[in-house]
Amino acid sequence: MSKKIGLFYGTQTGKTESAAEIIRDAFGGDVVTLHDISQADIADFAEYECLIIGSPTWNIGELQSDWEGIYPDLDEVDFTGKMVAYFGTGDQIGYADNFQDAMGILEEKISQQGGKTVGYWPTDGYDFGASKAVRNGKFCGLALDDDNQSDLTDERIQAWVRMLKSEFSL
Ligand SMILES: Cc1cc2nc3c(=O)[nH]c(=O)nc-3n(C[C@H](O)[C@H](O)[C@H](O)COP(=O)(O)O)c2cc1C
Repeated sequence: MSKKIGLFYGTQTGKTESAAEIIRDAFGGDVVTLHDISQADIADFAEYECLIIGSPTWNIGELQSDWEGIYPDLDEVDFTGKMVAYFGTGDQIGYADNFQDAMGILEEKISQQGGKTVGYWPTDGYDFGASKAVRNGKFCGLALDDDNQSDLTDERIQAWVRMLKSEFSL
C-alpha cells in the first residue's frame, strides 16, 4: 500500500474521534494519518490524494463547531483529482429529521470544489425521517450512531473500510 490517506475529523464529545481511530486501525499499518480539524490548516488537504472526512451533526442539523469555523475557507481549496470518503456520527432517534446532516453539508461543499465522493453506504438498518446526507437513496458516507446503535459501530466500520480499500485502489 503506497497511498497515504488523510483523515480529518471534528469532535465535541469524543465519539467521532473514537470512530476515526477505529477507521485508522482498520486500514492497518501507517496508511491513515489523523488530523483533528481544530488543529489542522486547509493547506493540509493538499498532502493527500485520498481523504476521509468525519463530522458529528450538532445543534439540529449543523456542523461540529471546528468544521463550522473552517467551512468558509473550503471555498479556497481545490479538491480536483482527490477521492474523498465521508463518515458521520449522529442520533437517528433524537434528531430524526436532521440525521447526519453535517456529513451531507461537507460532502456537498467538497464535491463542488472538485472532490470525487467514494464510500456510499446503504440506509438499510437505520430509522430516521430526513437527512441531508442521502443521495439517490444512499448515505454519501458511513453513518454511525453511537447514541442508539453502538453495538453496530465496529462492524459497520470494518465493512466500510473493506469497501474503501477497493475504491481507493489500495
Ligand atoms: C444538542 C445536541 C444536538 C444534536 N443534533 C444532532 C442532529 O441534528 N443530528 C444528528 O444526527 N445528531 C445530533 N446530535 C447527536 C450527535 O451528533 C452525536 O451524539 C455524536 O455522536 C456526537 O459526536 P462527538 O462526540 O464526536 O461530538 C446532537 C446531540 C446533541 C447533544
